[in-house]
Amino acid sequence: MVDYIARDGVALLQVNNPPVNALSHHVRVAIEEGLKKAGQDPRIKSIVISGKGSFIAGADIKDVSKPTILELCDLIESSGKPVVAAIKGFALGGGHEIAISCHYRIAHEKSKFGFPEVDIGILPAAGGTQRFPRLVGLEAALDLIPSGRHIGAAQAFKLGIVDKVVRGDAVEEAVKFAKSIAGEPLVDRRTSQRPVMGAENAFLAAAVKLAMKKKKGMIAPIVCLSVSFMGSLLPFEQGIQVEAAEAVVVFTSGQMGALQYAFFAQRAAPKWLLPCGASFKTVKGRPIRNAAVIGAGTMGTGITMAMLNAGIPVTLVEQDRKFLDKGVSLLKLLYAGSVSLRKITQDQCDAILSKLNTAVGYKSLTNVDLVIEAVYENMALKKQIFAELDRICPPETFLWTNTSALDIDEIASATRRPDKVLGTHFFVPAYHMKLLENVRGKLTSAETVASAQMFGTRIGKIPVVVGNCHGFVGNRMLHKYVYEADFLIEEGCWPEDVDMVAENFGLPLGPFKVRDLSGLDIRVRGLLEQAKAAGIEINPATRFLNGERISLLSKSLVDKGHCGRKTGRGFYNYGKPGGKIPLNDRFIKDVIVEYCAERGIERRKVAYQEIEERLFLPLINEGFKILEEGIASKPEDIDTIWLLGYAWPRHTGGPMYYANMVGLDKIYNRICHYNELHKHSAHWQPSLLLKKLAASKTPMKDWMEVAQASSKL
Ligand SMILES: CCC/C=C/C(=O)SCCNC(=O)CCNC(=O)[C@H](O)C(C)(C)COP(=O)([O-])OP(=O)([O-])OC[C@H]1O[C@@H](n2cnc3c(N)ncnc32)[C@H](O)[C@@H]1OP(=O)([O-])[O-]
Repeated sequence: MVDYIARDGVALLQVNNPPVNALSHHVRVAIEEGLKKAGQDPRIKSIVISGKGSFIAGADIKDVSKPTILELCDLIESSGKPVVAAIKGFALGGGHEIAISCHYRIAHEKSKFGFPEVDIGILPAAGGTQRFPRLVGLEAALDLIPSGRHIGAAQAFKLGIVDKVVRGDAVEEAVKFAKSIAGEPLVDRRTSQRPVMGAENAFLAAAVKLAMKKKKGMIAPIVCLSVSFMGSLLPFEQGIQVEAAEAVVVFTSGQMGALQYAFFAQRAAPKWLLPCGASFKTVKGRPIRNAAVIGAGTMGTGITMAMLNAGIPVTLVEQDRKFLDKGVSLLKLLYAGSVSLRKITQDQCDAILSKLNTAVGYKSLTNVDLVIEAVYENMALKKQIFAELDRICPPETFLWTNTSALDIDEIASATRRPDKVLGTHFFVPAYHMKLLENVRGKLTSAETVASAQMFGTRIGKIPVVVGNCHGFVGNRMLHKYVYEADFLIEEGCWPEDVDMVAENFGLPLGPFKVRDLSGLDIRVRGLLEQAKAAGIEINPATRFLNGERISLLSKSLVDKGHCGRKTGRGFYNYGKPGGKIPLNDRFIKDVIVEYCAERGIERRKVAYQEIEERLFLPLINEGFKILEEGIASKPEDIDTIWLLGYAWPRHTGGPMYYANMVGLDKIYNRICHYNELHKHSAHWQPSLLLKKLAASKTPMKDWMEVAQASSKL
């Protein structure tokens, strides 16, 4: 676990604990033994700590509750022989704390430093909250500790974290350096003995404000701030006591479990398993050498950028030169923005754009591995495109569709290769959002699924395989939340009441602010299309569609020209078209009151708890139905989709984890309660799986066994 190599008076302790050299209990013990051995050996004059491959990515997350890294850090710092950290790859969390306890740090130019502890609900409680401000000053510490941000070697050097940045082998350089400083005094190299530079109140207020915005609802960042600040006013030993006391607060808050679950869920979600038994372990994907995207609108250009950024040559295709040129201009504008923000250099931008081709019509697509169609949501149009692509593209070309809800099997039926057809549901903006829902149809082959997952990872996404149903996983659950939000308004809430509850729960924006942003007319169009498909003519009095309660409140607003931010008014008043600040509006309230009066709906005061339950319980109930039907193969997939695609508050783990945390019996009983009251909303009919899990008190890790056993009955 830790190799001990003695050479020319230097003891090299090299951590060897793949995949990320996490500080498991065994590693900590081995480092301690190595330090003691080197300390006692008179031939050893100095020590180097490094990691095989990378440095150390932190504590073993499954083992963080035993913080003996603190003792290790003290042992390193108090060593009578100089200790040098040789850093390649990542020095994160406990690894970073080990590094700053060493007397010197030599880092490779590509190494990264950070305290990601806050993102898994804990503190750098191995003395990090006390040593780091003493090393870099309070202002930088109050920025880096609560943000969890990684920084590169160059910035680490500027801040004084690193003593030397090297291009070559950091370990060799560190060994050479360690030899050169043998016997030198270490007093001023012990970080804990330094005073904190710039201990000023002003930094604290600004940092708290920023943390509350960026890490909304999370306890650890705020605790980190107060502990680091308090420690800066105290001697180091007392600061350590404050750190230890406050660490208990975060360890027992419940957020630690949720955030660590989210960390592992995100890594488990790309590991797919199909009902036929094929999985990421048994089937290999085909790499994508080049691709085409059909449609140069917002989605098409975004998907094109995601592929170009990963070095995949793309042909962007439109039927009309005018639309194509518009899409390419948008794409170039976005890259120019990245250059001016210094996210990429002009040379990098040129290299990326050199991989972009354009075409009018599909004729040139005779040599592509993959086509992703990204035209607007219209089944007839998509089928027509797929039929044509099927004729033109080689038989082995994958044909994938970017849709957020449409039936993948029906699209595939337009081709002679349904096994190669799959849905790639990207989220807006597609070049930025991490989530990719890969939707398998009835006939999609395991090789296609494997290729789509491999492709997703290559373009920097977290790809999650889901089954085919209306809205797939994310939007299917979202629809229930959106319905209930509307019903709450009909029954007596104002938009701001509902938004406040959703935002207090941890979502960045409530459902009505989101609707104003995306446009009310889009939802109304969807509703009207649904009605048309069901052969129903909507009139002002309509309250049911296919036996289900619906709300036409959005339609009433759209009919009055309230389409959201773009028209300056939606559920809120924005002052002007394109305005950004939502203001409550008497006129909108009058529209709501009139709408209810016309339909004989009696408005009432709706309690906070009811708003919260009616927003989130239907969505959770739908999640259990999704598991029951095999649309998702594990709860981690659903939670990852909601964390990454819908900004679900991470410190509650995701909707499935949250349900488990609250207690499935409680969740089930409340759903039954609302089901009694709202018989005309199928989303309140409790999931059978939820009922079984609640009754059996099955732990979350075993839910799928119950789901699979039930599906076999
Ligand atoms: C009082 C205590 C004070 C100190 C606290 C701490 O240090 S808290 C810790 C502070 N540190 C952090 O929070 C750092 C967390 N880690 C990271 O941010 C990233 O892993 C990375 C940037 C190091 C590498 O990214 P990458 O994309 O190259 O790789 P990847 O992310 O896919 O991971 C590969 C595999 O390693 C696994 N695994 C990873 N880390 C840990 C861990 N600490 N533990 C256990 N396991 C870990 C991961 O699950 C995956 O397993 P799988 O699925 O293959 O079975």
